[in-house]
Amino acid sequence: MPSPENSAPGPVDTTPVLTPSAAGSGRVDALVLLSFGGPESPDDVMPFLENVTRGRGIPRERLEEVAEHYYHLGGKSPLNSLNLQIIDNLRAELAASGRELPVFFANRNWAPYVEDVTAELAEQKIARAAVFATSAWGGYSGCGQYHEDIARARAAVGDAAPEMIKLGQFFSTERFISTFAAATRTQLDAAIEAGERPRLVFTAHSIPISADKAAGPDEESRGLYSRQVRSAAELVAAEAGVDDFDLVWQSRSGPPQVPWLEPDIVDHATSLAEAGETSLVVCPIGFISDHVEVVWDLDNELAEECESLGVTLRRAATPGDTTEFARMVLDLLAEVETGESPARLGEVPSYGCRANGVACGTACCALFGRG
Ligand SMILES: CC1=C(CCC(=O)O)c2cc3nc(cc4[nH]c(cc5[nH]c(cc1n2)c(C)c5CCC(=O)O)c(CCC(=O)O)c4C)C(CCC(=O)O)=C3C
Ligand SMILES: [Fe+2]
Repeated sequence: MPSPENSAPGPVDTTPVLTPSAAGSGRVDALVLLSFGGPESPDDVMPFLENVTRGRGIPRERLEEVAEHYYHLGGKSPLNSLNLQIIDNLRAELAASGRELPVFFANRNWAPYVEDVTAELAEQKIARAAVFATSAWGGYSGCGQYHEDIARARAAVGDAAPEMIKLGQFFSTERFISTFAAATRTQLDAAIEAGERPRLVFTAHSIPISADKAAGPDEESRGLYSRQVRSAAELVAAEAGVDDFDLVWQSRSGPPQVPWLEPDIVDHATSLAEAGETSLVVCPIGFISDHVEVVWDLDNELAEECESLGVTLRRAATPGDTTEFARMVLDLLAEVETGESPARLGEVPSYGCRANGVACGTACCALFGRG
């Protein structure tokens, strides 16, 4: 069987592993959820995609193809409402703990733009804001680019800009892992109840191999993104009670001659079917909520392919809209405010907790993003 990665999980180490320069740096006056942004209507789709891909060398055909995915979903990305749901949950958890902390919504590629929200923070005389970026991972797309967003927004606002501290990467927090593990177990149980023998497959967003090689703040930490994804998959599998699984990638873009992380999930499903598998449980470990990569690339494209292959597909729920997820965000906030870190599992470190958009390492974000 073609099996890109079948390692059994090693012993779980619960020592907190973080090197945040901003940990324990005191109370903040606001929390900002900073995300990717998505179109709200069909007219937004092309301007949004132009924002996303400015200067990135994404072929026109790929853009048109991605635009079609958004049009199929009514021209509206599910992402903004999903993020607003996370914010609602955060407000509820803050209220329950008696903490009065305003929560703001900001995006890189669509309104409310992070530049405008930062101006709003300044207007409201907020001196220190914590920024929760909605990606669990290190590397340029998941982390470094959010640092760039913060730096750009603060520069646009000038001297009145608040101090802005990005919360740490969270792929290995106990709450993140256990929420995904429970969702995965639910699908495995459904398959077993239906008399199937499910194969567990983890999937995350592909990135260029050159970007993965550049990810990590120093020489020893390179390949950070794929190592973090692999570690999270191992941890979720272990907690779900599975010791044999695959890790694959999805949603690649860029020119075809540029190598990205492989295999692709659709190709992998085909190979599994050829090898006699008839039941797949897919855990979308790379994504916190049901945005386009999940509802289109998995629930639609992959589902169609599986149907034609005669393979039963079950997809685990993403954790974003759960109370546990909101609690995890508040754990990350506590890490900044008091220095007390949430439990983190496995052995691959989290970085990314820094003030004012200063990247953790010089090379981590540079190679892919800037040249
Ligand atoms: C690692 C990773 C995550 C996961 C971590 C995280 O969550 O951040 C992620 C999330 C997302 N990616 C998203 C959308 C897009 N990503 C694109 C392009 C790209 N993604 C990349 C990587 C990632 N992307 C890369 C290396 C590119 C190539 C060009 C570039 O470096 O920019 C493009 C351009 C068209 C295309 O080429 O596909 C779009 C429209 C949305 C919103 C979906 C919605 O609307 O629901 C979300 C949450
Ligand atoms: Fe993306």
